[in-house]
Amino acid sequence: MSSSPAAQGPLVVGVDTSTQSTKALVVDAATGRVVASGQAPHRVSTGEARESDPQEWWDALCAALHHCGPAAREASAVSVGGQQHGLVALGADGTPVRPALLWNDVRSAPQARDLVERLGGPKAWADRVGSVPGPSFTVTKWAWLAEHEPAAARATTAVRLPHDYLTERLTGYGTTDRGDVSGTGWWASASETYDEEILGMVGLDPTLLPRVARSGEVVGTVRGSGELPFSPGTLVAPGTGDNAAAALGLGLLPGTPVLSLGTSGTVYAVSEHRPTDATGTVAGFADARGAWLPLACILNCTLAVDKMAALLNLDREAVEPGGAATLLPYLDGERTPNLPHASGILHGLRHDTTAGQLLQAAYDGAVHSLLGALDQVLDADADRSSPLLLIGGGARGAAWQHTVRRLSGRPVQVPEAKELVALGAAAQAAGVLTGEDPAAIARRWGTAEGPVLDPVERDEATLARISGVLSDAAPLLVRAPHGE
Ligand SMILES: Nc1ncnc2c1ncn2[C@@H]1O[C@H](COP(=O)(O)OP(=O)(O)O)[C@@H](O)[C@H]1O
Ligand SMILES: O=C(CO)[C@@H](O)[C@H](O)COP(=O)(O)O
Repeated sequence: MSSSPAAQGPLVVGVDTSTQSTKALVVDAATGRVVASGQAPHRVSTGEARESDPQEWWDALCAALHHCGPAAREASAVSVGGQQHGLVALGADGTPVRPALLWNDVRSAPQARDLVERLGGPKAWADRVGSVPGPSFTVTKWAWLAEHEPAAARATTAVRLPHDYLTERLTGYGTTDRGDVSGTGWWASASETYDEEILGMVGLDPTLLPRVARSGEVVGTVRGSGELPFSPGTLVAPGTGDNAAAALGLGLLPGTPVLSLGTSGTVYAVSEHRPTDATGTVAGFADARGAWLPLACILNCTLAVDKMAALLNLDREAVEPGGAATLLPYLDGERTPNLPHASGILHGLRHDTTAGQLLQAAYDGAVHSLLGALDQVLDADADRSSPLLLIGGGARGAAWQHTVRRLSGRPVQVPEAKELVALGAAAQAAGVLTGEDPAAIARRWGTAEGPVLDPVERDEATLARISGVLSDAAPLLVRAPHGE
């Protein structure tokens, strides 16, 4: 029986609490070697709402850490990366007053439109906050809660993001970080402070918000609750949003584009320049260090493709080329393009269309939206021919890889490391031990290394066909289907 080599450095734990599950890695801080890992799922409501019970995130964190075995107990530091934007409203006893409203819950679309108008339009928001808030942003969710469930809003004594909630349960202190707070809509990226005028517009008392920790800060130590397999004194790093954590985990340098295929699909790059896209396509997030993370996000990515595969009774890899079917896979409404009320649309069916071609059309529809935003995400300094880094659960799939190559015409690099959000959190935890920049630690660990797939000729005909259907279907896409 072989035993794994002893760790060369202290052990650290990186956590990824994403939409569908929580994953934990115990990592050797000296080498980046994953010593142990664990994962546990959580539930998301179906139907119109997308909500989760934060207690399930905590239970999943405990379960994932227990799956890691004794290694977790040896860890010297821990950090949590989490799904962005979710509204966690806590009452006086520290428990949620209701389930969390998640990033992909589009019920606050009317509040988003209203807020954009009240502050003076998209440009006013982009200049001040860096983003034009759509229904994913926390500020619109709070406005929705205040309007639809005023008693819950009144009972709220603390407002947190998902990673803040878990970090606070670890330490007992209410903290957030620059990366995740930049997705709330109430943090002014121009001044890097909470925006009291915007908070006033939605009636949210700033004292309910967590302190924004500095990069590299120790925000506390793990409290001894007995539920977690940590030793007393384990340090807690600030944590961050999951995309900012993956940027750390890749050791991303400015200008290198990342395409992430998970529950959400995202495309982003680190930039030295503060983003201010008034079209609303690019969210002007901060990264977890001191730079920026312009990002575009789609709501319908791997789950929409997997749903189409299930409906067609196909394996997700059973795609076929050819045909002229176009599928706009907006099963959850969509964020990019900004069509929160849209549903999926299929066009171009013929007698000879095959099930495999329909499945390919679902992949094409998702990747078309991400690549359409790529040029807007990249700033003037970016190298437009460098490989796209492909990450997230979908990056393991041959059909996803080939679709991205075919529709981008660019080389694609697939890092061998699987859990880049958790690795980024681990690098942040290592950084609080050594004082190093977490991205530099991840580069030393070699987390972005992996095969580079050669470019193939860009399939301009498919891109043009999808753009054509998108524009022709506009009247159908701005409203929910009849009968809903
Ligand atoms: N081998 C694979 N090939 C293609 N897709 C995969 C594969 N493994 C997982 N996936 C997809 O990845 C998704 C989960 O991605 P992940 O990045 O872990 O999600 P999350 O955004 O919740 O962190 C699943 O919905 C599944 O469709
Ligand atoms: O809303 C965004 C980014 O703005 C999403 O990327 C969420 O952060 C959810 O992430 P996953 O669960 O897909 O990792």
